[in-house]
Formats: sequence, structure tokens, C-alpha cells
Amino acid sequence: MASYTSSATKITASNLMSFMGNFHHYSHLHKSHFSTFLNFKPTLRTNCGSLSITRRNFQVKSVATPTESITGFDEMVSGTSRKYYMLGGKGGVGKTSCAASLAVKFANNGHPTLVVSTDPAHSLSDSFAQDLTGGTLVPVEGPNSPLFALEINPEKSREEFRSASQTNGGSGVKDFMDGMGLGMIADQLGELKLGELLDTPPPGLDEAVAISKVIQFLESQEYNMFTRIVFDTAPTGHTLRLLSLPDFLDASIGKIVKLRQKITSATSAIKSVFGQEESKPDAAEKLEKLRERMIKVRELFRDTKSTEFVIVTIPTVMAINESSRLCASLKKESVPVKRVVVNQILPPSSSDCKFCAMKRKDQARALGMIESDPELSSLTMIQAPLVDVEIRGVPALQFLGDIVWK
Ligand SMILES: Nc1ncnc2c1ncn2[C@@H]1O[C@H](COP(=O)(O)OP(=O)(O)OP(=O)(O)O)[C@@H](O)[C@H]1O
Repeated sequence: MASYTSSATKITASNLMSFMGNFHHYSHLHKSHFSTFLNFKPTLRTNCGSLSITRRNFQVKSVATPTESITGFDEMVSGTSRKYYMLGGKGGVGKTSCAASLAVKFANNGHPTLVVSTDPAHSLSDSFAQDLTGGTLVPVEGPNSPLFALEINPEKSREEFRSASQTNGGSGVKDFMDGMGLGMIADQLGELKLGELLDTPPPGLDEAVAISKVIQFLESQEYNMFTRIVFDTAPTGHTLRLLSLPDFLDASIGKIVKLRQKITSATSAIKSVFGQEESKPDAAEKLEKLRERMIKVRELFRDTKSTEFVIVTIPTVMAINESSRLCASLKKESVPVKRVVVNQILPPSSSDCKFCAMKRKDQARALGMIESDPELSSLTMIQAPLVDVEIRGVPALQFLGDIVWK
């Protein structure tokens, strides 16, 4: 049984657990409100580990990781030009918690920050304990500088897209596509029976919706203010498809252009028979512009100055093997990757129970694997401890961020 003591306060484990679990009820309050709640200095002790929290707002004095890891946060936070951080890895390892805590930390360090989820199974709302659904930018209350969150729901968007094409006889499709930054595709596909196409969507359409939002970051005024953009990406497979999508679209556009040219020459032939002129702007030219946009995105993802992919993993053989493959694929795609976060490491303990002793041995073996892995060993390893409460809401994310990102 855990006990919590403080020079000023003595509280029980269950009190503290429910207190931390209830952070989200207060997430609409200003930070200063929290200091009233958090003005205590508890020391948490369990049979199998210890974690000291000695400052307000859960900033941690001594970090309960096996070794102090330096993440190079100074480098991540320096400079006011825009930087993109994409966090990805196997399902359930803590990508969202790490991405959200990094976004909070950036915002608390003066960066107007946007955190975006491209995972169809979003958990950003759960992590921030705030409703972030709806596909629009939602302000997150709490940090010192503006923090906005955006959950892109590609499946929902595709549904909306499909029903628009059915109910509006195609005209709604154009509006919707315009909204998604894909208006040019709608223009060009209009004559190719888009509704039918969506009943059997081509592979990668979900990611196309997500990536079109990324294109908007580059072009729209609305997103200009953000100097840090953190992506909470979908599990490994999706992420790799997202990264290779510009190539996929590049190839698809090539096919569409050819198809379009065939249609145009066929209709021109018919029109010339009836004496009508072809007045539409050159389709191939428009598509070529879209292709250029995609190339811009592809370059951005590979720009070592502005972009970094951070692999998140846990100390298990399965997760590390998958991370190693992810790292190899990222390197093959020339995506900059410098850091690996190893999350959920057991905090140190002087008296482990049998279960924790076994688990610790297992984790030590897995950490050793990273050190000798041909792909992962060259990365900066960031060790993040397993904490004994669920990380939900801005104060809790700030707490995690201060432990992980140093
Ligand atoms: N260091 C940690 N200590 C304790 N719990 C953690 C830690 N990191 C993450 N968790 C918990 O693990 C669960 C999964 O975390 P999270 O949602 O961040 O993972 P994910 O990789 O984004 O998952 P998914 O692949 O499903 O999107 C959550 O309940 C979260 O609170």
C-alpha cells in the first residue's frame, strides 16, 4: 500500500489518486487556480519504488528514472522558426502522452504550439481531458503560450465526403474538398464519377485527408502563428504510409493526368465535330501544381532543420523490434530521426516485490537490446518512468513533460 507524506499535508493514496484523476474537471481553470490545489509537498513511497514531487504544479525535483537522460530539449526549444515533431511507434506505448506533454512543454516555454493527431483512433481528447473532436483547432487551457489541438478524423471526413457526393449531386463534394485543401482533385475528378470512386476508396485516401491538412499548415494564414507543431501519429504502419503518400499521390496524379488527357482529347474531338471550343483551364497544369505541393510536403518531412521524427517505445522485446524496423524505414525514407523515448520504465526501488524484480530484469534486458541495436543505438535514448497515476489533463501532462523532456 502506498503512503504519501508531506511537511504541510498528510494525505492517503486513494485521496491523491482521485485528486489526480479529477484534474480534468478543473482543466478550464487558469493555471494560477491550480497552484491553490497543488501547494503541497508530497513524497510518494511504494514498496517497489519512489518518486519525489517537491514543487508546485508537479514539477519534479528528483526524477525516478534508472539513469538521468538528457533529451536535448534546449535544442528542441531553441529558435523561433517553425519546427515539426512527429511522435510515433507501436500502438499503446504512450505516443499521445509523450506528444501532448511535449506540446505543453513547448507552450510553457513561449512557443505558440499546435498538437495534431493523425491517428484515426484519437486519444488526444482523453489525454487533455478536453473535447478536441470536430476536425477544427481547439484552444487548450492552461499553458503560458497559446496551445491548440487538432484531431483529424480521416474516416469521418471520408463519410462526410461520401454523403456530400450523394446528397448534393456532386456540388457539395467540391466545397468539402476545397475545405480539405483538395479542391483541385475534386475539379479534376469531377468528370470521373467521384462518388463511385469513394465507394471503393483508393488506398491512402485517409492519409490524403490528413496530409492535405499538413499542406494547409504551410499555406494558410490561420496556422502562421505556430512555431512548434507536434504530431501524434497513428501506429507504425499508418505513419509509414503517411510519409510515403506524397510519392503515392505523385504517381496517382501522373495516372490521372494521362486519363484526363485521354478524356479531354476524346471530348475535344466530339466538340470539334459540333463546332464547340474547349474553354476549361488546362487540367494538367492544375494537377502539376498539386504535385508540386506534395513534393513540398515530402521535402518538409525530410528537412533536418525543421522536422524530426521521435520514436516512442516501451522496454519490451516486441516493441523494440518494431521500433528498430520503424527506424530503418524512416532512415530509408530519409526522415530525420534522432531520439527514441523508452516509456514506462519502472522507477528505482530498494525493495522490489517478486513481480517487480522480474519486470525490472526484463526491462533491463530490453534496454540492453536498444543499446546494441544497429538502428536504435545511434539515437539519443530518453528514459521515461512508469508513473502510478493516469496522465490526464494539462497539469498532469506538464508533470510528465518535466520528467521526460529535459
Ligand atoms: N509513463 C507512463 N506511466 C504511466 N502510464 C502511462 C505512461 N505513458 C502512458 N501511460 C498510459 O498508457 C495508456 C496509453 O497511453 P497513450 O494513449 O499515450 O498511448 P498511445 O501510444 O498513444 O496509444 P494508441 O496507440 O492507442 O494511440 C494511457 O492510459 C496513458 O495514460
